[in-house]
Order: sequence, then structure tokens, then C-alpha cells
Amino acid sequence: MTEALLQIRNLTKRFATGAGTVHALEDVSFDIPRGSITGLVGESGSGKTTLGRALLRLVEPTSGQIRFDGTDIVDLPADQMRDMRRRMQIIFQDPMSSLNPRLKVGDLIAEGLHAFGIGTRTERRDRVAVLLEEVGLSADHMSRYPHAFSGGQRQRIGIARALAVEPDFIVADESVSALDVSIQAQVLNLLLDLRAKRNLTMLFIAHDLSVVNYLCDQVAVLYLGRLMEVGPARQVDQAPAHPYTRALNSAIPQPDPRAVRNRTLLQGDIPSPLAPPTGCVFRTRCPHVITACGQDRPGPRRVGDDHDSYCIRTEELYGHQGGHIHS
Ligand SMILES: Nc1ncnc2c1ncn2[C@@H]1O[C@H](COP(=O)(O)OP(=O)(O)OP(=O)(O)O)[C@@H](O)[C@H]1O
Repeated sequence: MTEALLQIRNLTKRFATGAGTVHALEDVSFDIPRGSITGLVGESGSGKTTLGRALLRLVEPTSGQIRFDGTDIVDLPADQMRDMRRRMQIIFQDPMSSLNPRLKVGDLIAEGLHAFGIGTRTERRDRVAVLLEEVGLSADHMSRYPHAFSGGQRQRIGIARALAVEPDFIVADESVSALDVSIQAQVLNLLLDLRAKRNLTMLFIAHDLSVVNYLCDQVAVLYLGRLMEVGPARQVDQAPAHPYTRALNSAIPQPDPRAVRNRTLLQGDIPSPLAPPTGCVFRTRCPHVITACGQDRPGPRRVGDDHDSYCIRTEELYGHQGGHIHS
């Protein structure tokens, strides 16, 4: 496998709230290979946004390590983290709420350049013009305000803004889910082009697997703050190891109604992250649950480890060796 740009180890985030402790992320470990697009999927509340933001330390992890290009950034002092943050950018789902409506598009895109003291005023303007063309807009657009643009165009502005400081890594948080399907496809293709052109590494956060299967090289599946499965996108799509991934796969609408698919339907609601189930967190909804699933919580997995699988029944059910971290 390609060298990892990010190595995430035992990442845990708990939020203390009036109602108790929210277990938003527990012991999450996986690698994001350099130059790859990793899709992060899971139902609402599974911890996707918390993970994406924790990687940039926009949310402070409770414990664990995040190694970015060899440096553990979790305890990095603020000044060093500031420099590191230039290399890590985020694109939000709703660009309208993240784009200041009072700033012209040119100033919005140049904000990061300004903050990091990159270029003179003229150089920044030139760079913005190139970026606008690169994301499929036009240099003239820099003097307009965000409200003059459609959702898809605003998403492109958000992408140009993230790219302005020439990051190595981008978190795209549900950045196409609010768009029409045809516009979504255009933005996804733009991300694919940019990745190839700029050798970007991306974490793409999405609710469902269909977008992720199209775009990503690797897919990570979260459930109730725990990593259920991670592996090459094709493998997670065609031969999912975890019953939860199978259930997510089953939820993807099939273009051919006659297509036979071994469907796994999810029963019940996602439990409260204030009191996650003991043992395997998925056991309360798993169609294959057995008594043993309520006992030991399966240990955190690291790529390359060869101890037992996450789901203790995987091998028995599907004949897989190993487990849910495909290598
Ligand atoms: N600042 C916070 N304070 C308390 N709890 C929080 C905070 N941020 C997130 N949470 C909780 O952490 C859990 C994970 O939330 P998160 O937003 O990361 O999930 P998600 O998978 O991104 O959901 P969605 O798909 O709905 O955006 C949820 O239970 C959420 O309520």
C-alpha cells in the first residue's frame, strides 16, 4: 500500500454534556494513504464530522494520535499547528453558512492567502483568478458576492478557497449532498480532476456508500463512534466484511430491480452515544448477534495487526480470514 499521509491511532473524542458523556469517537485507528481519497461513511451521529474536524484539530481529541506526514499533531503547540493547518483544509457541506455573505468571492478565496501572508495583493489576485478557472468558474466572478451563485457554483468557490493555500490534505464534509444529482456528479468529477492534478489526499465524508464507491480509493465505515471496517473501496463494496457495512450496502438503490442482492436490513434505531452498548456496539441491531457479542468489546485494530476480527462472527458467517481491515 502507498505510504500514509495520515496515521490515526486510537483516536477518541468524548464530549462532556449536561446529559452525560457523549462517546463521539472511540479508539479509531486507520491510515489515509498519500494521494488517495478515503470515504468516511456512517449514519447520522456516527462521528464522521467529529473525526474530520479532529484530524485538523478543529475539535481537540480526548486521546489518541494523529500523525500527519510523520508529525503527531495532537499535542503540537499552537504556533506549529498554525503552520500545519495551511497544509490541511476543510470544505463544508453548506458553503452558504461558511462563506461570509458580505465578502466578495475574490476576497473569500484569498482569505487564507492573506492569513498566512502569502503573496502581494496583486499576486493574490492573480492566484484567485487562476483558481476560479481551475474550479470551472471565471476570473470575472471574483468581484461578485456569494448569493449571486447557485449551490454547485458556491461549492466550487468553497473548493477554490480550500485550494488557495495549496494544502496536501482536504476534508470534504458532505460537500455534495445538498446538490442535485447531476450537479453532484460535476463537483465529484472536479474533485477527481483536482486530486490527479495536485496529488491531493482527501477525506470525503458522506452519508451513503453510493457516492463514496464512485469517488474513493478507500472506505472507512463508522458506527456509533467506532470503526467497523476499512479497506479498498472495491472490496468494501463487493465483499464487505462487517454486517453493518452489508446493511449500508443494501440501502443503496439498485438501478436494475431484478438484481439479486443479499440484502441485510437494519432494524431499530442507533443507540444513544451517551450509553453505547457493551461489547460490540452494533450488536443491538445486528441480524447475526449471538451472546458472545455482548461480552468483550472487540479491541482496536491497527493496519497490519493480525489478531481477531472486529466482528467475532465474521469468519463463521462469511468465510473471511482476518477481519474488517482489508490489507
Ligand atoms: N460539540 C458537541 N457537544 C456535544 N456532543 C457533540 C458535539 N459535537 C458532536 N456531538 C455528538 O457527537 C456524536 C457524533 O456527531 P457527529 O456530528 O460527528 O456525527 P456525524 O456522523 O457527522 O453526523 P451527521 O451525519 O448527522 O453530520 C453525536 O452524538 C453528536 O450529537
